[in-house]
Amino acid sequence: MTDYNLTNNDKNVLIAMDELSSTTPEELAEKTSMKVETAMQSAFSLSENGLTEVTDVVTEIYSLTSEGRTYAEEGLPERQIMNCLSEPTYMDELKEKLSPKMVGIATGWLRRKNWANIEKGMVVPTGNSDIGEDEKAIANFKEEKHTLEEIGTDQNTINDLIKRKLLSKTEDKYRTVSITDEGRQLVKTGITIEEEITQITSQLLKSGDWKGKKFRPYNIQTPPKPVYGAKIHPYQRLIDQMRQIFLEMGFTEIKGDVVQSSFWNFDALFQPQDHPAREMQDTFHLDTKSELPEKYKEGIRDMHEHGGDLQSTGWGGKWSEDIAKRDVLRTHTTAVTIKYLTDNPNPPVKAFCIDRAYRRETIDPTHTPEFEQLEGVIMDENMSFANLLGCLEEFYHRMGFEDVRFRPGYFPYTEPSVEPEVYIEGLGWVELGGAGVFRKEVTEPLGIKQPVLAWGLGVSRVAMLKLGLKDLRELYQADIDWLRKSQVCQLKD
Ligand SMILES: N[C@@H](Cc1ccccc1)C(=O)O
Repeated sequence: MTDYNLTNNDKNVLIAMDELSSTTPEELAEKTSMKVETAMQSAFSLSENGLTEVTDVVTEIYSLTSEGRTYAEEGLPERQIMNCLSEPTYMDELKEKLSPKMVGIATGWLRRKNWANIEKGMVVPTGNSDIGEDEKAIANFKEEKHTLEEIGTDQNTINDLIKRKLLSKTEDKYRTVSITDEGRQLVKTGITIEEEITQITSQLLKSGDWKGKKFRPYNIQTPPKPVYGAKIHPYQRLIDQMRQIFLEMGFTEIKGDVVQSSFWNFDALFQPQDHPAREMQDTFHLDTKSELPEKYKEGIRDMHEHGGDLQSTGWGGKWSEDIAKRDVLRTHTTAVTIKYLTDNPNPPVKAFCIDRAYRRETIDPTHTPEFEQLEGVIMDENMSFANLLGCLEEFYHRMGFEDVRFRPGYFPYTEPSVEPEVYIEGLGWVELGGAGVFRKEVTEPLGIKQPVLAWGLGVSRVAMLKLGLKDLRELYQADIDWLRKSQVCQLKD
């Protein structure tokens, strides 16, 4: 007979499996009075000897969405329409009977299913409206959740219902252990559980009782409990990495106020006072106001109204001091760099600011009202557009993005303007922010004489790409499991 070299635990598990035949880890643990991990460890080592089998089962489970539930009771919109459509009927009439929304949804499906046509604002039934697989499927939903077999329909119908957002899919994962014929055979031939010493005590040594006994071998296969060291949040780690790159490239880090006057956030950047970005729906406006800098306010006003002394027309109209005074939560960190340049007009200046900005965004997987930007400026004699592209390309290379390109962009304060993009396998070109050379309309009234290269890059986008996230909100959630398992560093292969 093969010598399996089984431990007592293994033997106990095998004997239990002989009775259970096939079971879950929890049931096995209960039966053997072991911990789930210990029982499973034996189950795995038995399976290596062909005595048991451990299988992971994944089942797809479907449930009705709330919309789906409503239709399961009341019928699909196209069915509800068909029920009050004995003859051609005006769409408006139907909208009165059912809701306009319902009619809107239904008409597309009526045509698709060839139940009715729309002719001159009328819904004309074709005479054919047999109950479809999709209707049967949702009507079959008695309980909350069902597998494909339980619903009793085909995968295509299910997929269509998911696309219609009437069903949602989740996966149910579980593990089973079963005994093999070989395992049963072994139990039949008899398994003896020998007493074995698991721990040497002083008692055993003194009494000499250990003599002739079997010692449990030290098992180096036992999986240890994972130990998670304390570490810096992955997002913070990436921010630090970006900061480090700019420091290494010779930049100075600067900080600025979160609350800025519209003057520094918009006007100083030659953003017209009727620019849509300044509207209530895009910007967080505060009740407070700030004094305008005496030294620059007239210059900025002249620039906005008629282009100052430049060969520029400005934006025309009247520039309002009152609008410029209104405080906002900074909508970009460009407010910080422009102020810094104004206070430090002597070249060379190489500064960056990596910090939070605020915009009224509806929260979704790629937008949050608070987000980080990586802002930077270079001011020096003879700085050119090519230097700007070179600098940004260098930054992205150092972040590990190999392919970088620039698409033309538009910002009121830069000319030329570009939007840097990096290439991501599987995603294509991903846009990462804006950059450009500050216009004379910006630099002139602030007393800045040299060309200024400027950029404002998205930080969270980079983090999503680097951390492989599909939803930006994950960056701000304390998902302890994700944090624990996040890698501190990656080894290159
Ligand atoms: N401020 C711009 C980015 C930008 C900064 C500097 C120059 C050009 C563009 C934004 O938030 O999108």
